[in-house]
This record gives sequence, structure tokens and C-alpha cells, in this order.
Amino acid sequence: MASVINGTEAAAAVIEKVKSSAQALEAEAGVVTGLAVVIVGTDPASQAYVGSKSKMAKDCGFKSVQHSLPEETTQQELLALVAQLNADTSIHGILVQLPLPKHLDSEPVIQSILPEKDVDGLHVVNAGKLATGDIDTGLISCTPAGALILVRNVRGEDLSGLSAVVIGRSNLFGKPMGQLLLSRNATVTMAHSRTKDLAKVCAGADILVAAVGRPEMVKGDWVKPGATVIDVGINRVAAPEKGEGKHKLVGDCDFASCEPVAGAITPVPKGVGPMTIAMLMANTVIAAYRKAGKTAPKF
Ligand SMILES: Nc1nc(=O)c2c([nH]1)NC[C@@H]1CN(c3ccc(C(=O)N[C@@H](CCC(=O)O)C(=O)O)cc3)C=[N+]21
Repeated sequence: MASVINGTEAAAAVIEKVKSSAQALEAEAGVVTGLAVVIVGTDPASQAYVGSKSKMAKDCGFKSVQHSLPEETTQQELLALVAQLNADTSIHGILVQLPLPKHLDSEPVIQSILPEKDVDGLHVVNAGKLATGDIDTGLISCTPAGALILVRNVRGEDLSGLSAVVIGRSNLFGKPMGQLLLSRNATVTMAHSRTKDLAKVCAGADILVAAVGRPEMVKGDWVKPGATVIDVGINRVAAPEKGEGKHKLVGDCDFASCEPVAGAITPVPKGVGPMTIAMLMANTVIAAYRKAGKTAPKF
């Protein structure tokens, strides 16, 4: 039986540190940490995430601004808003909610954010710093940064001698997660949709991280006994047992079969999800400290 990792509790601990750091920065340097969240269009799930990010920012004592742009916003208009936020000295972090509507090209938008304000860690400068082993001067993508804290809480700071398998190779999660685990000395395998014998590869993992986007794909017999299982998937699926037309959230791991085998496992919801928002706040206060020329807190 695995211990179930409490992501809500771990996120609350991060948020407490963010709050006290933001307070100290305001007291010592007169700087109020500022976060701008940009959302284009009306996707209800995206609206909900953005709302909770803005609310959390306020709870942390930040200046929090939300820019909700209409679906028909042009590439040029979006780039102009980012340029305005880049120039705004009261804003330390800029997050453009993804995915953008289909007629917009997200890559030039992300790359137009100043690297020091890129709290999503997606700018090539930040991605490149992480890839070259500099984990101290850039900004690291929120979900992998949060997932690593959960791993450290279970396995400690040094992962020497442990094998880690990350399923998924996206720029937003899989690649930075693999690099973070490597920075802690784990032996890392990056698996993906073309990997042969995925179940067998996973079965060797002391740390198994699933970010495939397929509901409950990872089964208990893929899990090494005692492994730390981090489930990054958030899939909304039909839940007829809760009533007609009802839905529930499930991860990329089949919790029922993985939990008895794993040593520790994150649930969905209340696992990695809350850590993502907490690390967004952490990155924003880190950016504000650096802008003020002060040593940033470590998380
Ligand atoms: N530029 C950008 N950066 C992102 O980091 C980003 C994004 N775009 N677009 C959308 C995804 C999604 N995302 C989540 C954050 C928190 C929860 C979260 O807290 N989930 C709760 C459950 C929420 C629910 O009930 O729906 C949980 O897992 O317990 C989920 C998903 C950040 N994203």
C-alpha cells in the first residue's frame, strides 16, 4: 500500500513561503510583486484555471492583473499586450495561458516575453539554462518544478542511484522534468509514444512520472514495487456512476491498480495540480527579488 502524497498540503507550504517572501520584499525594498495573466478566448476550463491563478496571486499579497482578450484577438494585438507588460515595471511575471485559439501562433508570443518575466519557464533562455544545468539563475516551468518538490519530499534532495522514467517529452513538462531529475543525479529515461515495451521500461523505475495525457494508461503491473509514482495527467472523463452526464478527473495512472504496488503516489486531483499554481507564485516572487537586486528565496 502506497502512501498517498498530499499535493494540497505541499502546495500550502510553498504558498506560505511565497507570502512571507513577498511581505519581506515589500518591507525591505518597497516592492509589491506583480503577476499578469493573459487569456485569449472563452474556453471554460482555461477560464477556471486563470481565475484560480489570479485569486492565489491576491492571496499571496501580489498585485494581480488579468487580461481577458476576445477570441478574435490578432497575433499583433497579443504581441502588443506582451510588449506593454514587458515594459511595465510593476509586473514581474507574465503568463500567457495555453493553448491559444487556433488562429494564433503561441511560439512567437512566448519568445517575446522577457526571459526574466517568463514565469512559465518556456522562453528559450530559461529552457536553455535548465538544459545546461543552470538551475539557479533562470525560471523553471511550474509543473515540473512542483513535481520535483513532491519527489524530494519522498526521496530526499539527492536522487543518486535511483532510476527515473518520465513518460512524455513536451517542452512544458517532460523535457524540463527529465532535466530536473538529472540535476538531482537520478538516472533518467525519457519515454514517449514511440518507446518500445513501455511497460517494461516503466517497471524498472524507482521514480515514475507520467505525463502522457491518456486517462489511466499506466497500470499497476508497470510499477516497480515501492516506486514513487508522480501522475501529471489531468483528464476529464465521463462518470456515469455519479449520475447521467457527470464527469470526474482522473490521471494518466490507473490509481486503483498502481496504488497497492507503489511506495508513494500522487492522487488526481489534489496531487501535482495544486503544486503547479504554487510554483507559478514562487517563480513570480523569485522574479521580483531578482529585479530588486536581492537574493531570491529557494523552493
Ligand atoms: N501557460 C500556461 N501555463 C500553465 O501552467 C498552464 C496553462 N498555460 N494552461 C493550462 C494548464 C493547466 N494547469 C493547471 C494548473 C492547476 C491545476 C489544478 O490545481 N488542478 C486541481 C483540480 C482542478 C479541477 O478540479 O479542475 C488538482 O489537480 O487538484 C490544474 C491544471 C496549468 N496550465
